Amino acid sequence: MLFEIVSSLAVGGLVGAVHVHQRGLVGNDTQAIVRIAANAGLTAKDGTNIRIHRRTTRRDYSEYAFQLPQGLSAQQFRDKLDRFQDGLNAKKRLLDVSLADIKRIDWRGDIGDQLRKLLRKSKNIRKEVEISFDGMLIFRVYNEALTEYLAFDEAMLAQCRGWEIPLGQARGGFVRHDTELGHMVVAGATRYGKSVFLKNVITSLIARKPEDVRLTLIDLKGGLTFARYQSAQQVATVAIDVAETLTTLIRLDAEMTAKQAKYLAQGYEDVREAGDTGRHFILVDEAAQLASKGVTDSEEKKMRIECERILARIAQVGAGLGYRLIFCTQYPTADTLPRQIKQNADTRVCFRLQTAIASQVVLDEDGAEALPKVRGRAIYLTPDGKQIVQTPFIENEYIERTIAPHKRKERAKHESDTCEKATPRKHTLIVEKTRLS
Ligand SMILES: Nc1ncnc2c1ncn2[C@@H]1O[C@H](COP(=O)(O)OP(=O)(O)OP(=O)(O)O)[C@@H](O)[C@H]1O
Repeated sequence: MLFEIVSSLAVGGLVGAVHVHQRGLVGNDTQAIVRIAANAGLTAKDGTNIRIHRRTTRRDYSEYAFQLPQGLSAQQFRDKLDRFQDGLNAKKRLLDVSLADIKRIDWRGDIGDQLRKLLRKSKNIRKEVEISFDGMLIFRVYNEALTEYLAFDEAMLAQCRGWEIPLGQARGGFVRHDTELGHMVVAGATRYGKSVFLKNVITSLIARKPEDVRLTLIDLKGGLTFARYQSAQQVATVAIDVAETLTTLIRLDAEMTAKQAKYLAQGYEDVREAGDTGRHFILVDEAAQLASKGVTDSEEKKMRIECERILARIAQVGAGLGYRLIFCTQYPTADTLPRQIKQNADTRVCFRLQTAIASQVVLDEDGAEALPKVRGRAIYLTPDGKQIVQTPFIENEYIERTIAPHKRKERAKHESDTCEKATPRKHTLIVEKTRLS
């Protein structure tokens, strides 16, 4: 009896709290944001704090637009993102129970148990914060965090059409990437998920388009990431150093030139008009290993300059001929991400980066430095807009299973003529020959 009375009082209190919450008197993060900013020293010299201009509530998030006091920058707020995120998730603020939750209570059942479950659910909520600037300082506070782990599976592949591949989970749902959009730049600080993402891409392409896809894998991080794909029929070449990369690129350059001449002679504008179903993906990981700037050894420098020239050419004319460059780096600067490649790559997948400057290089805006420290979390940018996604994690066993039916037979006996391990050569001569032709 006593317990029922206590329970009823507690429920009454909870309903009251929810009622107040719904009216926006508590659960509104405005004051908390202002307070956290002041505690973090984000006030103007004359003591002026940020001032709320508008608050908008959507199903998944609330957005707060503040006036920025003179002398402060949005970047100063982004630098303190962790403090805002932790402050808004402080436990005393997390009584986040909706009216729908209250309506679901079975008043004739075990009320105490149901209350405990509700409070546990409420405690597990972790709000995620994004800070941006559009003339106003914008805080977007999501009601729930995006998943921190997404397993790669068959169902994702089944949702893709044509040349689409699974990209990840955004707040608005599952995201597929259409590789027909052209080239892609992938960037991210070390250990945030670039190599895993590239494995997602390769495995998806082999699984979905085994007859039509060809892959050139340039793995300058020691050759281990792509090693397991070496025996797949779809893999034309795996190059693991600058010399091998140059050999491979010279061959691709010649192939591209021949294709261009063929389309020209036949009057075709591009690969689609030519009815060519094949696509050739060139994945470069890590692009900084090909940058020529700062290299003192003259032979090595020449090779790198030639690699840069051919990659820029693939970026400029390759898309229309069916070549898709996926250019990956952990150190995005003007030297490692050449202008011609960036300008011709409409898609960017950007994991967390160290600095706002690096984010600017990749995305032309800040933001990647403020992504949560979650592996696989990335900004996906296309001409259609920008989304934050959790990219899937692919297990090596899954990769093995997928490529098993596509393994080249008797690979041990001879190098196949479709897949070559690029043979290092004396490249000075090759470079000069190429220039003369
Ligand atoms: N999408 C993901 N979901 C969950 N965990 C991930 C994801 N991607 C990567 N990880 C975890 O992070 C680790 C590092 O990932 P990965 O090797 O892809 O990083 P990287 O960005 O290529 O690093 P580096 O530049 O140093 O080579 C993985 O071994 C895995 O444990």
